[in-house]
Amino acid sequence: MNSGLMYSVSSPSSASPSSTSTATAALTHRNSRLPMLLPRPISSSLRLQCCSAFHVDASLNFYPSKTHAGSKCSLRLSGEQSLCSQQQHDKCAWPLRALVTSTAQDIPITSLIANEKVGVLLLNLGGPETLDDVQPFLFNLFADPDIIRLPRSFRFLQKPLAQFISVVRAPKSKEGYASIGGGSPLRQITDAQASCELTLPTNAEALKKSLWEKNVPAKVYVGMRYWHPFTEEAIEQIKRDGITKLVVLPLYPQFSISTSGSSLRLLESIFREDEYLVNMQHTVIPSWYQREGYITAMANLIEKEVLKFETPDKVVIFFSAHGVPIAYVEEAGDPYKAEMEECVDLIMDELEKRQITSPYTLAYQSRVGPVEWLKPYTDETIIDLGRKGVKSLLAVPISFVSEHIETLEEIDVEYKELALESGIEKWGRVPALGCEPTFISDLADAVIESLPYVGAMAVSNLEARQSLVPLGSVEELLAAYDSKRRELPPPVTVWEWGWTKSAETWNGRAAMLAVLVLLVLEVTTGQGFLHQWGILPLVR
Ligand SMILES: C=CC1=C(C)c2cc3[nH]c(cc4nc(cc5[nH]c(cc1n2)c(C)c5CCC(=O)O)C(CCC(=O)O)=C4C)c(C)c3C=C
Ligand SMILES: [Fe+2]
Repeated sequence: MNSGLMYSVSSPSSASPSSTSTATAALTHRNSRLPMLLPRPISSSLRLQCCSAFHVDASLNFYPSKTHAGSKCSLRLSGEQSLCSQQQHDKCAWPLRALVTSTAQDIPITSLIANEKVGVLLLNLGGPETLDDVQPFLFNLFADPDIIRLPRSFRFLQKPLAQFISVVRAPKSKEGYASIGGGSPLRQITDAQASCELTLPTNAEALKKSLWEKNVPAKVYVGMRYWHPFTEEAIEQIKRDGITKLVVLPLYPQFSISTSGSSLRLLESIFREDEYLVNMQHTVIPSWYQREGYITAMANLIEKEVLKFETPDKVVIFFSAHGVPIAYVEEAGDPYKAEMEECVDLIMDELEKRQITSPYTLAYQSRVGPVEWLKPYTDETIIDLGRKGVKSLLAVPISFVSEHIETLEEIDVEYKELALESGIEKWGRVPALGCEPTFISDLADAVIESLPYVGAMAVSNLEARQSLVPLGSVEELLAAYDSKRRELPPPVTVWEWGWTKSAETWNGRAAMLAVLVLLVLEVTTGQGFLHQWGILPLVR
């Protein structure tokens, strides 16, 4: 952990073994002797992650090469080796990452891909391209059981609930998308990151180009989870193109059940059903926030922006990550928070090497709905920093590599306004990585390094065919995080009047209660809006 200044703001309700809680905003300074308030991500959830990741690593054939964590931790384990000594945990925070168990590394890449058709499948969230797309996009998102985690016995409510929430949320979302030009830029940016063939900015170093430059003539595909081009469409194209070796690369640096996990779960179900895909050699890179190239690229962008301020030492570097409901981390064991904290540490370590000693903090944005999300919240932290006399703030979006509604609207408009109202005078924002050349080149390296470890599902063994990756299982990976899928946690006992986040939370709860009552009425009376829309009865 770097020894710099850090601002930590969170409330006692987020207290947990893995939380960063302190009662109110607290300030420490890089190179000062005051205690650091954000611990290294050695937490109970991380320990769970370590154990499960190790187990899964052995089967998933992920690879640690050329990663920061890989260089810090030179452990190489195989098979059933004992994996979770406390010492190892304390020395290094293990991401979900590769494990090299074979000598495949030594085979030159050119001979590995001779006579092969190599494909790379970039997985991303997707976004509505027009305002008319917003509600159906939201429906797809909320219909995902990895986004709204209903207890198993209530799964039958997933789609009606998704319909209801998407209709209720659409006006607010539409306002946001309208303010950024009428749709999400995500497809265009991801296409640019993927391939030179589409709407690529002429000067962008895109992944496909970078791979070809590195003598790996691969085709790059984009598969979105909730909007076009859907993952299913990308898979169809992959089959049409006769790809024989596929690298699956979620475009989320840190793993979360709600993002990469959801996309991989879907992909696994598609693979399982398809004879061609079952036989196709493939591998998955589940998260890559610790890679040197990514960390360097992030540090480059931050350094450039921080040096634009008159007194860079006084600028608070404000990492803002998309949140997840706290239950994901504390109950389902999502490694997202631990990976995020480690990622921030690695970036700050890199900046410290460059004599950037600005204070920094990490908070979580974009909460939706009636449950408690990861804390500290971005909006509350901004207000608190203003109250503490911070005058310059540099926002760094950290959980996503493209500009999207939450950078262009939430950060650039809402949080900037909030910061200025809170007494912060100078505001800056680090752009998303997009097609930044160091980053794209590092992604290409990640793909190339993964090539020796591709394999096929075991076609002859029906049980082994249950898994996306050879000898292993994404289901298994997710199940390890998901062993205690429970009902959403009880409501927090906070009440505020007016249109506040808390009010939004309570409104959400009231809406959920209302929808449950309506559903019970529908089911018992056989009449109501779901019947009118043809959503019920589920079985005709
Ligand atoms: C790492 C990134 C993301 C995580 C984690 C994540 C979790 C998550 N998101 C929602 C709900 C919504 N997300 C929405 C948009 C959206 N989410 C991400 C990334 C993560 N989500 C991105 C990049 C985007 C924007 C895409 C774009 O169109 O530009 C939306 C829609 C927008 C809105 O109405 O606010 C919702 C809703 C949940 C519930 C969740 C975890 C459970
Ligand atoms: Fe989201």
